[in-house]
Amino acid sequence: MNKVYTKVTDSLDFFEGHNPVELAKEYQTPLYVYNERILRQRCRDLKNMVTYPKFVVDYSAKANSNLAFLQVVKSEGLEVDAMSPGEIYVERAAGFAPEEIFYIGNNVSAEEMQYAIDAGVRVSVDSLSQLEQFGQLAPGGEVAIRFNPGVGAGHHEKVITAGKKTKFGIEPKYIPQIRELLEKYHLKLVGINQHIGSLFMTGEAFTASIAALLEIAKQFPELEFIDMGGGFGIPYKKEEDQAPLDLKGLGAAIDEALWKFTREYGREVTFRIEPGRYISAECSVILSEVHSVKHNNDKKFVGCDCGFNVLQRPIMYDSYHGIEVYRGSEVKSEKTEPVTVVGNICESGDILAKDRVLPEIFKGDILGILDAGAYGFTMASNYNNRLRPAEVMLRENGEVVLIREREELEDLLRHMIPLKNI
Ligand SMILES: Cc1ncc(COP(=O)(O)O)c(C=O)c1O
Ligand SMILES: N[C@@H](CCCC[NH3+])C(=O)O
Repeated sequence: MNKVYTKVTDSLDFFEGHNPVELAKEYQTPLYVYNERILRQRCRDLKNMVTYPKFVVDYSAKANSNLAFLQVVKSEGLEVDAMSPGEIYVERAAGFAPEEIFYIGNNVSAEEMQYAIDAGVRVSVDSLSQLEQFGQLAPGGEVAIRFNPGVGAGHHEKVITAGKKTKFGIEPKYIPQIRELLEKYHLKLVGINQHIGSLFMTGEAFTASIAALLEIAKQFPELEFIDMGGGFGIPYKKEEDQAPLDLKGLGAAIDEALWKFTREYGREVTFRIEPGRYISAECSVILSEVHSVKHNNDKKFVGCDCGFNVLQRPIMYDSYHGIEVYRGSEVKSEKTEPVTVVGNICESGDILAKDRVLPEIFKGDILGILDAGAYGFTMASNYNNRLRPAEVMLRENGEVVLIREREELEDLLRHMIPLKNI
């Protein structure tokens, strides 16, 4: 029998009738909990955002590459991008065919590029030297090129991947050199791609970048696909009523551009997008137990077991994640107060929320850290020799299934080789 729990705050109907306090007890904390229904819905939202028929959504697996998660994405008819041989490997294990995988590497070694070529996936290069490397490895082959359209966007300068200050993409002024290399190695340019950065909440930069990319596309009459990139944002500040991205409006604007381009180009190419966050962020909540409540210099600190080894976004980008409080005990309080929620890592920057007004929190409460499905587990680490957490999925059929085991102490020694003579 589910013990009744107090949803001390309630901004999200996420747990599908399951009790987060019971989930935390059964699977222990910290715990990534995924909601399959929301994941499927986000996939469908994007698939249906334009009327243009040859439109493919490549889920960007760097946001979340859990095997079961990818299986759901595959079953929704999406394809995927990949950033490394490791992502290709897991995507193949999740059932994606080679032609459904687009390898968009950056500063890739010859060995890694060979891995992608041997795997039969589409490959994009984003510098002249990488194009030359591809030509040497696969003369006569098919390749795609990532351009820098000159317009970037993102929630933090660290995640803006186009424009003047980035290492990504090739500037269009190098098109003559590109042509020389294509000719030298008898390569066919089958696609061009871009990605302007992660998390935009309005479409201006994205549509401007598409206009720039389409101008580049017109210079290559034999393209099979044009990939417009990802970056679609989600509202992390839901309790402040932050508006979601207007996907319909953005879809309509893109649609118009795609149809216009098709008329001018003279045939339909496949248009792709490669969103990660939009699909994965809102379908996960991290459950974390509060192990300590204390005052330091009149500041109240709530100490939980979700350190930045579990969720790196706050320390890395000062990112905001909503926090809910669930309580299994009888403790009652109507009070709210500003608190600083911290993890258990040995750094003062290990802060999940600074001076956040939350309901009074007690030791033993369970925190729900919202919108954690994108760049959550994929950026988790073993810092301080902490174990990376378990992941469970709330299935649409009501089941709760474990989709990744919590690491064990032995995992920490797995790849270490002790000295023999000491
Ligand atoms: C090349 C590339 N494609 C797609 C993405 C996905 O971005 P987002 O999760 O913001 O949609 C990224 C990450 O910024 C990326 O670097
Ligand atoms: N990791 C970043 C997004 C970067 C996406 C990869 N290019 C974040 O959490 O917001």
